[in-house]
Amino acid sequence: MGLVDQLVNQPHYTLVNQPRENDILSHKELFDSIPEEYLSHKEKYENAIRKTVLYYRLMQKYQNYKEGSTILDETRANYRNLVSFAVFKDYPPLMLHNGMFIPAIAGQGTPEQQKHWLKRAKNMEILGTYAQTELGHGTFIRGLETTAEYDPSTEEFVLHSPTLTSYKWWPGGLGHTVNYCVVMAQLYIRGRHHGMQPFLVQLRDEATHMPLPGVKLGEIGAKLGLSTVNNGFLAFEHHRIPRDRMLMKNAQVLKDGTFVAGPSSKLAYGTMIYVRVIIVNGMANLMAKAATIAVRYSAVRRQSQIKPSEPECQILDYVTQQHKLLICIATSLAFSTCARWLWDVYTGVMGQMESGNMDHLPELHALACSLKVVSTMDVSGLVERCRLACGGHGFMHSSNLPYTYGLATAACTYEGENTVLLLQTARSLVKAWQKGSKGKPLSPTEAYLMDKSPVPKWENTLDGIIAGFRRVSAGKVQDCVSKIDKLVKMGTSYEDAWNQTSVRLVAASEAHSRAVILATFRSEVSRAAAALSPPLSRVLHQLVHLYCVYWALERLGDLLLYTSIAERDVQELQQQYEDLLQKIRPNAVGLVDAFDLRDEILNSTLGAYDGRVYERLMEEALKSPLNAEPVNQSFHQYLKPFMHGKL
Ligand SMILES: CCCCCCCC(=O)SCCNC(=O)CCNC(=O)[C@H](O)C(C)(C)COP(=O)(O)OP(=O)(O)OC[C@H]1O[C@@H](n2cnc3c(N)ncnc32)[C@H](O)[C@@H]1OP(=O)(O)O
Ligand SMILES: Cc1cc2nc3c(=O)[nH]c(=O)nc-3n(C[C@H](O)[C@H](O)[C@H](O)COP(=O)(O)OP(=O)(O)OC[C@H]3O[C@@H](n4cnc5c(N)ncnc54)[C@H](O)[C@@H]3O)c2cc1C
Repeated sequence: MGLVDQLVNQPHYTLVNQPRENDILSHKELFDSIPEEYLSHKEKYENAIRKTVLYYRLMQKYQNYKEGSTILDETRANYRNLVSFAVFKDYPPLMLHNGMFIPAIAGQGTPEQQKHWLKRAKNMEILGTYAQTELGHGTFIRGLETTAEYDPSTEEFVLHSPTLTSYKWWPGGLGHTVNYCVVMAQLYIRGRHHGMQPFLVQLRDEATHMPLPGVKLGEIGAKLGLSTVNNGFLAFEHHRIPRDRMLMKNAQVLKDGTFVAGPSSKLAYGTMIYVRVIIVNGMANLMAKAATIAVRYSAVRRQSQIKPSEPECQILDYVTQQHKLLICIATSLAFSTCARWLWDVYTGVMGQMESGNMDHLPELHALACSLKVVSTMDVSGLVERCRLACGGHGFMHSSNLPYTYGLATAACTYEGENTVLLLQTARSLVKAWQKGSKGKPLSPTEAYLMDKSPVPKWENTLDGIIAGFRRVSAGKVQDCVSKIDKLVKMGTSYEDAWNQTSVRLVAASEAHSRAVILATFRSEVSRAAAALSPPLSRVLHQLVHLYCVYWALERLGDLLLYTSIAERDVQELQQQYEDLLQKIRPNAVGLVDAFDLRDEILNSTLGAYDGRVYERLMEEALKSPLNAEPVNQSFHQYLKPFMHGKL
């Protein structure tokens, strides 16, 4: 089920731009009379809080929506995600409350802890975030310095930030918004280290919101984007919490200080897998938003002539513009399709783990890492491309493309920096190669690595392209293994050999991700298309075809190295691609309309359904406070004296 289906199935979601009376987006007080660009840093935050309260109150009313009430019902999460675009150009200060705080309790808490804390969190009686990253460490979790020392005499944990670099740094909402958080800290009992564990910690007095004694809080300052997320810092000064505040679904600490290990120390990292899975769908939404804005604008904007004798044409008629933008439509569908598929893999593995079967966790971790990386990398690049494709007006905040870029590019870093996560997937691929070489069975998504059949004749078909990407990935993984083996035989340590091969490992990991995405996009659309009308099925297949040919042309070097593709094939692929652009062009606007994003959600002068771009640009310009008066006071204060030689 793709993004379009999900949206159309929304109980309160209407078809394109026919706002119904009395639905959440009809509440105009949710929106800003003064564009937030003209507010101060502090006003922006205060305004975001105002809107947050309204937004959640209305979400509860319209969808009897208990925050995180059905965490696994990502359709609702999808609706929340989209509607929040309408209210907040940047993410809201409570993004982490439902994005990580609630999932962390659900994934790491015992049934009793879930019963108590999830109820309070879902009802917004308490507000939380997820505090793992520190000033000195983000990637290397085992290097995090915040400690939790168990005191059996009082049955308490003593949380402490021993150094400046141990201050928690970045968690969303931590600065001034939340009063609780899940803190990841190194557990010590009688001097013995028991790894990273999750602790549910109250930070602020529930009545006064004052930081509790031994808790230092603040916000980390202005950022490239997400200006209303209130990312903050947190330090503990020997802060005591009761034993039952360690989330003990996986590992436990008994009253006497006995440590009971969980089935895997990595289960404490489970929230990160969940968020990486969610991020893929979030990227599909951001891509749909940017593509809708840029394609609609490209249908309205007329500039220059294709033939001197003809009037100025729609810029969407330039094939270069189609090359820039049609892949964006296909990319959004590819990632919403893969997100749905990955979500099913995730919920399947979670179900198996509930019954103690951990076998598929490594594959899920590798998949979540690779799809999070490729979706954030591609979408941030393509959102920037949408901005550039809109010329100067794309550079306006009122286009909503700069904000959308900020939201996308942030995801390349948070929830695991992209290079680091690709190396995680590479770790899984190298292990799979070594396992497969010993004749052991591989996981479904990695089994193709052991295809030892001769390289077949290249075919310019979807099957041929997908098979080609698998050959590239398997070839790259094999090259990495050979290089590492060669270095180790020459006396290099495995770790140094790994590091010296890491550029290739990252490339192999990306190639694997592309192979998985192409195959999944194609198979999921084929499955769904069977139930669709022939015209819609044809258009969706054109988008899958465009997506596969686009990436084959983007990765020609790899295909030339690892497959039998020849010059003639490449020429033909290029022609196929240009033919597809021509076929899809007439449906371009209809396709972005089918994303079904109402004007309030697009929040864009360029992307509104009515196409009144110039009027909207002017309306927004006149909202600038500078336009309230014809002569600004600085003329009299500075310019005039300066120009008359008096300054
Ligand atoms: C809506 C929400 C918006 C989100 C806002 C942003 C929120 C955040 O950013 S929260 C903070 C996110 N931070 C991160 O993601 C940190 C990224 N770093 C990591 O995940 C780890 O440090 C990592 C994986 C890079 C390395 O960790 P490390 O302990 O050194 O593991 P490593 O030695 O590489 O691997 C050990 C084993 O653990 C496994 N493993 C590592 N992470 C995981 C995981 N999450 N789940 C399962 N297994 C894992 C590895 O696959 C490996 O298995 P094996 O030994 O069988 O190969
Ligand atoms: C907008 C935003 C919101 C965030 N929200 C939260 C939150 O709510 N809660 C939370 O806990 N954290 C949050 N984070 C923190 C985020 O998870 C970290 O920034 C991220 O994990 C990267 O860690 P770092 O910033 O310390 O970079 P580092 O780990 O210092 O990495 C810096 C660079 O070093 C290189 N590098 C590091 N390690 C390796 C390696 N092993 N191999 C190769 N290269 C490497 C990479 O190029 C990397 O970009 C947020 C970050 C951002 C930007």
